Amino acid sequence: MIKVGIVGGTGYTGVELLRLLVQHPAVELRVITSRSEAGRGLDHLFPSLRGHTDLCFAEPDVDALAGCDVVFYATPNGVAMTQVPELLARGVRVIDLAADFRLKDADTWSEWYGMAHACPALLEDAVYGLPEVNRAEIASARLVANPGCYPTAVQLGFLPLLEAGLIDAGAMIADCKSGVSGAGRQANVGTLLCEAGESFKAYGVNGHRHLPEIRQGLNAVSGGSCGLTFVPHLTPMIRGIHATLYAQLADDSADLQALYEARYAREPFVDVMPAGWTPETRSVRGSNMCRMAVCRPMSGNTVVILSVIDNLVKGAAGQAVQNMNIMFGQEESAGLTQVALSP
Ligand SMILES: NC(=O)C1=CN([C@@H]2O[C@H](COP(=O)(O)OP(=O)(O)OC[C@H]3O[C@@H](n4cnc5c(N)ncnc54)[C@H](OP(=O)(O)O)[C@@H]3O)[C@@H](O)[C@H]2O)C=CC1
Ligand SMILES: CC(=O)N[C@@H](CCC(=O)OP(=O)(O)O)C(=O)O
Repeated sequence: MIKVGIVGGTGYTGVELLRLLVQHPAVELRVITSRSEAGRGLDHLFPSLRGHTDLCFAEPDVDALAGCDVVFYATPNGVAMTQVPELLARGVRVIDLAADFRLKDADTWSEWYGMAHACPALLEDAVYGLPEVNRAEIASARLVANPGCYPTAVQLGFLPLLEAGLIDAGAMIADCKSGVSGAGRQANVGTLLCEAGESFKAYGVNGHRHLPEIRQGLNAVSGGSCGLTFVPHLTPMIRGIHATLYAQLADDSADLQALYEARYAREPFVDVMPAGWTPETRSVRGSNMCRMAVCRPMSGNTVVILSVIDNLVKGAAGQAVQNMNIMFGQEESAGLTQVALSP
């Protein structure tokens, strides 16, 4: 059994990890931390876990976490980087759901995250945990930087076009909408029902911290310097990301439907819909699937990709479990076979 620790077990991604891992056939949950709930049973806070675990929340103590094979950090940005070097030195593998190890350049990281990086030397070692791109490196990684939710939906959507060199990589557009759980569970006026309900707005238009992460990933695939306009929006649903992606075709002779189907044919968590279909966020709610469609309106020169994920699953906890499965030689879909909730 894989002995697992979770730092930040009371947040939205933390409880999503718990939901998936209590049903995982090869996992033994060892340590689940919360500073505010230490000593209370997990099922007191989350009755949905009743009957699945007798564990209590514990303080985040590195000695206790060091007894695990793998530790997931489901904490705010800037927390994991203070503990990860010691855990790695003690032979524990780490999957960070936050952004601490996603960017390769420490100065760029500091610029976007507003703090100095505590262990910049580890940025090069960390493997970016997008299995559809980095599966082989993830298998042997000690430290996996789990991608952000928007970056997952956007990169998976653009990937086939960039790999095939079919679009003008200098002028891509990602128009993205997220449910409110993307902002986390901590109190915040902007996510109150009366503030976020019955309304729809863009934010971070002049620059969002996921922009350098997405650009880094797209540049690695295209081998060049990609130009991307990324505009996130907050939409009054709880879970889900809908990314509408636009690019101009540099070569309009390719069969785009066939290209997407071939690229993702062997991917367990990417579903390319038949031509003419459109994905909706509820078709992935609670599941680890990225569902997408490729369109070419009026057979013109603009290609439109629609890519949807559940931000808490393929955008966070599900992808983290997928990475753990790859790292520990498990079936990649172990514990991740849930069908989306409907309605
Ligand atoms: N929500 C989403 O859709 C996504 C989130 N992410 C990233 O995942 C991470 C977690 O997100 P989310 O679950 O939404 O966050 P939440 O705010 O919902 O939860 C944060 C958790 O971290 C714990 N925590 C906070 N500060 C510390 C600290 N200094 N030391 C140890 N534990 C701490 C909290 O518990 P306590 O205070 O009791 O210790 C809580 O359990 C973030 O970095 C986020 O950016 C990534 C992709 C998607
Ligand atoms: C709706 C909402 O607020 N979403 C979050 C993104 C969540 C996420 O993926 O965050 P990390 O990159 O920090 O892991 C945001 O825009 O900041």
